[in-house]
Amino acid sequence: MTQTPPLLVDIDGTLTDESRAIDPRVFPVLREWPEPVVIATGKAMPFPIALCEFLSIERTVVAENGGVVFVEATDELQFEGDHEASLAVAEAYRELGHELGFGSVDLANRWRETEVVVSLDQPLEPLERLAAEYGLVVLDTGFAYHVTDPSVDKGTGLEAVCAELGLDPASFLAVGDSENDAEAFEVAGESVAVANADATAKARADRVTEAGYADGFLEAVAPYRR
Ligand SMILES: O=C(O)COP(=O)(O)O
Ligand SMILES: [Mg+2]
Repeated sequence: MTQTPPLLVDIDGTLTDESRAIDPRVFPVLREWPEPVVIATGKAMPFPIALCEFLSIERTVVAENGGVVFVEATDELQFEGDHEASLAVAEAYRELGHELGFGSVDLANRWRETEVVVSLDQPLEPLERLAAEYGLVVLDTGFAYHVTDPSVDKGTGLEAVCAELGLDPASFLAVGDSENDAEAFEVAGESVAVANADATAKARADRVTEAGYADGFLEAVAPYRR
């Protein structure tokens, strides 16, 4: 049995199926993981916090692709990135006649504090152009376009968590599925892309699982499960 590493895990595409439903088989894995678990996601903070809460695990969260970091153990909440710039991009995008694409209530952006997301059915080219004007980039997670600050990512988020908890990022196993996981893959000592991962994530991971989605996650952690 190899020593179990601390774990950084993505949500969409990694703990879920393709419809974004979490596979319940991951619940005992996360609850019983004997080392720290960091939920690192592009989603806004309430989503990973709720996941931790309902799992009854410590709330150690990287949200908004690194824009928001929360470490319950040290009561630390950090914000990075350029929310003003992302809101300006959203406004200019709307002025061109486009929509963010999540309806008027917009649960995807409602609790977002450092970036903006746009639905994948909206045009990418004008969004990328506007983002570049404001010094931002557009990440395609396979679930949404994220207008985000390129100096902040899940890798910087993991480093921030580790600084709080006195852990070494290189001791982590990171599992994910898309380009927003690539920097965390570099920072973590061991990185695994699930089979459904995009080309960027696959290229930057140490290995790629045979199985996709939550089956891929279960495969990635299997060597460490008793
Ligand atoms: O919200 C997204 O677009 C992707 O979320 P994830 O980082 O948990 O996969
Ligand atoms: Mg993902």
